[in-house]
Amino acid sequence: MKPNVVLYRKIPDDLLAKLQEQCQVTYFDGINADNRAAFIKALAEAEGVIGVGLQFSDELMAAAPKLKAVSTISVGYDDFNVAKLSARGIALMHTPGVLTETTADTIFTLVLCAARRITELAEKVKQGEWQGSIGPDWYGSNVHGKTIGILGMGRIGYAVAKRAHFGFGMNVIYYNRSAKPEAEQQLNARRCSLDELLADADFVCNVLPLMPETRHIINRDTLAKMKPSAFFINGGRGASVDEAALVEALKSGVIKGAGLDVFETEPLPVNSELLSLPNVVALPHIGSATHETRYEMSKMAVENLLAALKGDLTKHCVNPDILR
Ligand SMILES: NC(=O)C1=CN([C@@H]2O[C@H](COP(=O)(O)OP(=O)(O)OC[C@H]3O[C@@H](n4cnc5c(N)ncnc54)[C@H](O)[C@@H]3O)[C@@H](O)[C@H]2O)C=CC1
Ligand SMILES: O=C(O)C(=O)CO
Repeated sequence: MKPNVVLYRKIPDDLLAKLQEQCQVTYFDGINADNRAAFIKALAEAEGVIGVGLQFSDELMAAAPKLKAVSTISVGYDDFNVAKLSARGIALMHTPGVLTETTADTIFTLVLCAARRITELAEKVKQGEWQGSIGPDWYGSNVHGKTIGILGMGRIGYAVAKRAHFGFGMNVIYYNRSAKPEAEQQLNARRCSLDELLADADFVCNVLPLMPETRHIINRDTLAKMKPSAFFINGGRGASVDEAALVEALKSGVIKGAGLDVFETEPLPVNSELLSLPNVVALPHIGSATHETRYEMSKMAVENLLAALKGDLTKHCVNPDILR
C-alpha cells in the first residue's frame, strides 16, 4: 500500500505527479485558520509530511502519530524541533546546496542596495524629486575594497564571500564555530571573534542558522560594537536579530544602514518601524526565490521524502543518527 503523505505547499505539477506515483497525497495550498483543522485531521494518518513555512509545533507533532519522515522545502530547519523528532525516530530532510548561489546573489544585492541607497533613490526618481544635479545628500558608500564580515561561513556564507573577494576586491573576515580552510586559502579570508568582526567590518552579513545560540546574536550590545559607517545585512533568519534594537541603532546613527531579507515576524507587519526608515532595504524573504531554484528545491524535497520513507537517510538528512 502507498504511504500517506501530507503536502502543505504548492509544488510544480510534474513533481506532484511523481509524489503521487508512490504516495497517497493529501494536499493543502498553505495552512491557514480555515484549513488548519482539516490539516490536523490529515496528519492522523500521515507517514510523511512535506512543505515549508509552518512552525511544526508540539500540537502538530502530537497529531501525527504515524509520522516517519518530514521533508522541508528549505535548507533552514528552525521550524522543527530536531530533538523531539529524533526522539520519535522521525527523519528530518532539507535542501542544502541547490539554493546556495541564488541566495548569495540576493544577499550581495542587499549589500549593494544598502550601500548605494538604490531603492531609496530609485523611489525619489519615481516621485519626481530628481530636479537637478545631485549633491552629497544623495551619495552612497563604496562597496569595492571594503571589509565584509560573514557571520556563518557555511555554504551560503562562502558563496557571498566569493562574490565579495573576486567580484569586488573586498577583504573577507568571518565568524564561524569551526575554521574554514577553503575560505582562508581561496579567498584570503580571516577567521576572527565576533567582537573583532563587528569592530572591523564595513558590512556585517548574517547567514547563520537560527538556533538557541544565534537567537538575537545581533542586539543592542553587538550593534554598538559596529562602526557608525557600517551596514548590517541579514540573509539568515530574522530572529537572529533583536529588531527593536536594530530599529534604535538605525534611527540613532549607531550604524549607517541595513539590508534585510528576513524578519522576526514574516510577513513583516505593515506597521513595522523598519519600513519608515530610509536607511533600510527590506525584501520579502526572497533569498532563494527564483523559478529555477524553487523548482530544484521542491524536486530535492520530494526525492528526499521518497528516499526517507524507504529508510534511505544517506542524503540531506538532518538527523541520520535515528537509524542507529
Ligand atoms: N534568506 C533566505 O531566503 C535564505 C536563508 N537561509 C538561511 O541561511 C542559513 C545558512 O544556510 P547554509 O549556508 O546552507 O548553512 P550551512 O550549514 O552550510 O552554514 C551555516 C554555518 O554557520 C556555522 N554556525 C552554526 N552555528 C553557529 C554558531 N552558533 N556560531 C558560529 N557559527 C555557527 C556553521 O558552522 C556553518 O559553517 C540557513 O540555516 C537559513 O536559515 C538559507 C537559504 C535561503
Ligand atoms: O531555504 C531556506 O532556509 C529559506 O529561507 C528559503 O529558501
